[in-house]
Amino acid sequence: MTDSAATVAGYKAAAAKAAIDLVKPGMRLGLGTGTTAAPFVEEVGARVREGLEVICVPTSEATRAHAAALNIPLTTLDDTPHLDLTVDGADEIDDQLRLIKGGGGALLREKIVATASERMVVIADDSKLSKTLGSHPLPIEVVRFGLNPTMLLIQALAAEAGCEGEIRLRRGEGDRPFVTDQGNLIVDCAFPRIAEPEVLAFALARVPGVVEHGLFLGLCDMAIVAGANGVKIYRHPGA
Ligand SMILES: O=C(CO)[C@H](O)[C@H](O)COP(=O)(O)O
Repeated sequence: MTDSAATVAGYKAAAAKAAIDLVKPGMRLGLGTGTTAAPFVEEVGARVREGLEVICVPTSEATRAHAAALNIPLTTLDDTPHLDLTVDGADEIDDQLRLIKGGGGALLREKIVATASERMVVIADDSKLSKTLGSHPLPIEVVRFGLNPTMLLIQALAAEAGCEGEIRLRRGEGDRPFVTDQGNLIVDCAFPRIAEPEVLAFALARVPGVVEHGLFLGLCDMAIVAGANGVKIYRHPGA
């Protein structure tokens, strides 16, 4: 039986609440994007109201607006290039803490912010756990120029990397394509099984029209995952 939307929202809130304990005074924080990151932003806002001093870099315009409305002090990576901790959601998490991200279309900024952070912690409900990545379509951010040949190259490289599945341009409002904060497009690749994420990531990085992809490999140090049996912590073996 799948959990109701309200139950899943409760799990997301529980994971966000658990993550706030990692936030210490004076930290430089990356704030993630999505429906799990949003309650974490709320938690940070509540602590800031109580006097906690932190400075934050949002991973999207949506998170920037949310954090600004809560009076969370914001900065940019240009002014603050090194962050202590980023807390973000994920679309899928495997047992090596490899991730698929970008369901909300913010993968490029999310990857830049996570890479600038000493630690990246993912918060999620337990439906995001997966043995083999591929339950969620892999978002790939591409430039508009040459979209069709870029998609053909992605399809060919994915097949070489042992993936099977379809790719399609993500639709936004009406029939218009979804446009990222950087003005690019998102191609969703429904690969039911990504046998070797590192091989696919390497292949995708070689496609000229690809700006970034949603495979986050070796970036996540810890996952805080909530479900019917409470909150569980998963740590990367190297963390
Ligand atoms: O990568 C993301 C946005 O680009 C999100 O973190 C991911 O899509 C998970 O979203 P949600 O917490 O709403 O399920």
